[in-house]
Amino acid sequence: AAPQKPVVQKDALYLSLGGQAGIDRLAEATVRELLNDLRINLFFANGSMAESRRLLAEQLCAISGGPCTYTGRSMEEAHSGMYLVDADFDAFMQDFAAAMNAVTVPADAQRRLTALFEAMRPQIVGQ
Ligand code: HEM
Repeated sequence: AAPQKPVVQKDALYLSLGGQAGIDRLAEATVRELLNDLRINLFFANGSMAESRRLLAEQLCAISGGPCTYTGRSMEEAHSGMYLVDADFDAFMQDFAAAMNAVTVPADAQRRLTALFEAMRPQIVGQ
């Protein structure tokens, strides 16, 4: 019989985030940091943060190798018309780092997640 496809692929990162429960806590902490950040929180004034948190958790699960499919819009589409600049993106990444520290994501997982998000910069800045 063919080997079964594991439910969790490249699972190390997903697991070191604490699986779904850990990812939910990380998404919640990230939203909290963003809303407290006077540099960029006006961007979030009109949206539904509950929905954004859900989509962020889904995306974190998917990119960390967890058993989720991201169902949100593409990063280009989700951020289009915001005309975000690098400084906005940098602020977001600082908030994300603070959130990872707040929920004690291990250092190696922090580096890997930071790299995965950093790779999205060109899809988010300047849209
Ligand atoms: C790697 C960095 C980022 C990631 C992974 C990310 C991820 C996401 C996701 C998954 C969504 C929901 C997509 C959807 O609605 O279908 C979203 C929406 C949004 N993002 Fe980002 N984002 C990033 C950077 C930023 C930055 C730098 C800003 C502004 C400073 C920003 C502001 C927003 C806003 C305002 C929304 C819409 C919220 C709403 O209407 O509910 N994002 N983002």
